[in-house]
Amino acid sequence: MRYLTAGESHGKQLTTIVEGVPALMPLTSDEINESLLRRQKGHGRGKRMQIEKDLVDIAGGVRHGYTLGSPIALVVKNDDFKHWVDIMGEDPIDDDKKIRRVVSRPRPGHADLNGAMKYGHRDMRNILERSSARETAVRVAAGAVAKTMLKQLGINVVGYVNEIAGIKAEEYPDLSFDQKVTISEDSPVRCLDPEASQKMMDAIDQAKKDGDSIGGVCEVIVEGMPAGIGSYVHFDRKLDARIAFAVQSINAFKGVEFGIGFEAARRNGSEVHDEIIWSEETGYQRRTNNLGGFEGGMTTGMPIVVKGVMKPIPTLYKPLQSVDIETKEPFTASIERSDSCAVPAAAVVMEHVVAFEVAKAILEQFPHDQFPKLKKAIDEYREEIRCF
Ligand SMILES: Cc1cc2nc3c(=O)[nH]c(=O)nc-3n(C[C@H](O)[C@H](O)[C@H](O)COP(=O)(O)O)c2cc1C
Ligand SMILES: C=C(O[C@@H]1CC(C(=O)O)=C[C@@H](OP(=O)(O)O)[C@H]1O)C(=O)O
Repeated sequence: MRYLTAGESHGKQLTTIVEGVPALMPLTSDEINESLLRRQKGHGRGKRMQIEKDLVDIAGGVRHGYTLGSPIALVVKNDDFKHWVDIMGEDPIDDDKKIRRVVSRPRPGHADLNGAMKYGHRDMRNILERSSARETAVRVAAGAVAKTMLKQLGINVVGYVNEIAGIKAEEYPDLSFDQKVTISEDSPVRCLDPEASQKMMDAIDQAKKDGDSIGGVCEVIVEGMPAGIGSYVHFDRKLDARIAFAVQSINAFKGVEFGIGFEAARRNGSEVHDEIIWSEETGYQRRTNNLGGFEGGMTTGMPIVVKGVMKPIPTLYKPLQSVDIETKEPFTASIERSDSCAVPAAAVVMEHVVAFEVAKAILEQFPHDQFPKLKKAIDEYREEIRCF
């Protein structure tokens, strides 16, 4: 299973083609739209999210509520395009108009300057349009297909926020998976700790007032994974490595950790490794889950627990020094419409990119063209594992 995306932030639409989804899997736009709407929510987003109402158009690969086994084409329109037709239209425009609209002031922290140098564009709009996290709308759409598949295989994925601007949520080990889903949905910052939620919102408001931006940490949990998904035999078949790649590839993400993550460097082995236990009913289990559900690039059967850190949004109302690439003069103001914090939205993106990698690994291990056969194969494998 794989996907590609196309489209610019203020262009007509974003498109993704998801290939390799088995035939005969129930899929409707409702599941995808639910994910898209969740991504749009969250305290701290800018004016753009008031313009957009992301809804998917399934343009291929699904008929009468079932996948066909052919590529699934998903389209999300940019409602903002109507305000950008002159700037983003594909027809050539005269030089006079072009010059007045050229973006020549790169924002520190965004892709503007490096992208312009790489592709030889003097107008950095040609960079920012595609480097924009608007693209994550269709990454979420593709991930929603994966999530729908996983759910029908008894595997559930949820993402929430652990930290914003240094304010950390209390850990709630006793919350069930469903409680995590419900509580994070109710929180305007997608956090499980109501007290921390309020403080996070205040910090976002303060950053906005100061013309600044803030980042944070998101966590994704995958429950219901059988042991042994992924492989140790080659570097690019390690599922934890693939998940790390997917998370790191989200705009503004600067690091990934599994389980206790970097804390492992400060503990002895006896305080890190998850002891193995066995019972007739459940088969093998672990006393703890410090390693976040992975050993040797394969799942252990414990929940996958992965965190990703998002840096603060680069576009700032508060001046940061940069250089105009036409005049080479320094300037200290970059006034583009922007989010002040997108960590809650990023948690939804992370949930979906992780879901995609997990679904992809499952399909590699149990290659089936027909979804009911895949489901049967997974059920048989679970039983084999339980009795191992
Ligand atoms: C959901 C989401 C929303 C974002 N919104 C903005 C934004 O409004 N303004 C901005 O400058 N960057 C925003 N970013 C971050 C930039 O897209 C990102 O910093 C940029 O593409 C450069 O890539 P890098 O930070 O991964 O190096 C957002 C990121 C995400 C995940
Ligand atoms: C459009 C989305 O996020 C955008 C990501 C983004 C960036 O630079 O990454 C910049 C902003 O876009 P604009 O300049 O149009 O206000 C965000 O709104 C979205 O998440 O759907």
